[in-house]
Amino acid sequence: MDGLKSESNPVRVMDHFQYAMFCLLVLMCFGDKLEQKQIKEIEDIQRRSLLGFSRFNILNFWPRLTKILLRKKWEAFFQIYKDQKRVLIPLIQARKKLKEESVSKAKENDEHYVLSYVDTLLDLQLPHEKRKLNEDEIVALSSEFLNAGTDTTSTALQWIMANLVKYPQLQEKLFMEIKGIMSEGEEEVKEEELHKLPYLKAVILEGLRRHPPGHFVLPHAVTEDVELGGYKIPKNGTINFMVAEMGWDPKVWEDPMAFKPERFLNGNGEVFDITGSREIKMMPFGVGRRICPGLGLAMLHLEYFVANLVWSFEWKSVETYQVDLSEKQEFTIVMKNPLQAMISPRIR
Ligand code: HEM
Repeated sequence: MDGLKSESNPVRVMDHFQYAMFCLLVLMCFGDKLEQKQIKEIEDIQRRSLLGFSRFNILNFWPRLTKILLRKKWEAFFQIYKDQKRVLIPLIQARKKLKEESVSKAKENDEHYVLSYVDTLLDLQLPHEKRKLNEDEIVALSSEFLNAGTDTTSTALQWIMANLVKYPQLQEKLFMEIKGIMSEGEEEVKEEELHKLPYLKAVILEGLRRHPPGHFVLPHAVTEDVELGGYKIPKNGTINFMVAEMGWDPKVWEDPMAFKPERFLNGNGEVFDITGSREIKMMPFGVGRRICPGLGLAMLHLEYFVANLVWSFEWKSVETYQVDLSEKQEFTIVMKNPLQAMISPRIR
């Protein structure tokens, strides 16, 4: 958090959020605290693959034809894939070696071995094909893990912190809630304490309702001909869902464009069901069979980061910059004018 101290200058926080989230996911993925240079190298190749998401989409159609007509595009695509393997395979192999050594050592010494995502992929046995994942598949899944979890969570974090800067009374209310559960001199809000903070949870949910990082889910296809709202949708037709509009529907949400975390505090202690298994009022993570598999992790990261950022620092708006909630489409829906804030350590 050191990089965030602003003393007297405003800080543009998004790059810090993104980097922190990326380092955390790299650690979870490969189980190793890597050097900054190595993290930057992975970040660079991951960014290139993410930017290729829409650029190379056309290669999904008529590959035989595009291999001739779009030869350069195919070359650029394979180059990124090659670079990705060059960077990620040594990390996967290093983990494989360490895992074998540590597991035998742990057995001897009865030590506790902490699993990384790659460890679980190395262990995985495909039940139907009766085989393990190959190296290319582990590269693809690790890459998906890093890409799917970084921009989404850091974008959500930026929107939430922007609202806490714009509305200092909400920040104060959250700070007081955290203060109520912290002991004298305690510096970190621990993961185990987060469940005692209902207002924190409400702030996160309101952030995801008002500013869902994705305004659509991934494309889905219908499995049979259906009729919906008077429209015929043929089998295999691609469909999507208006995620943002659902969360802003005035028939469901009172004063939907206002940022009011209180709407999630219903007084009966019941936790809002974000998976939509009972009813769907909003779906920032999608719902059903294809719901985001990182939902639990994302909620934990958001709660942990927001709690600690507010507990450790006071966030104030900058005189020359008004928090502007206009949106811009990138990989996710980001702030058009990224958040800047005066950030000072809270003196305890
Ligand atoms: C605030 C943070 C996040 C949001 C808002 C979010 C949202 C979503 C959404 C809307 C989908 C598409 C669901 C659908 O198609 O129905 C999705 C898919 C996915 N998410 Fe997340 N996500 C977040 C964080 C994460 C994290 C932390 C990870 C893992 C590290 C992750 C991994 C994935 C993966 C692998 C998929 C693809 C699942 C599939 O193809 O069926 N996400 N996410």
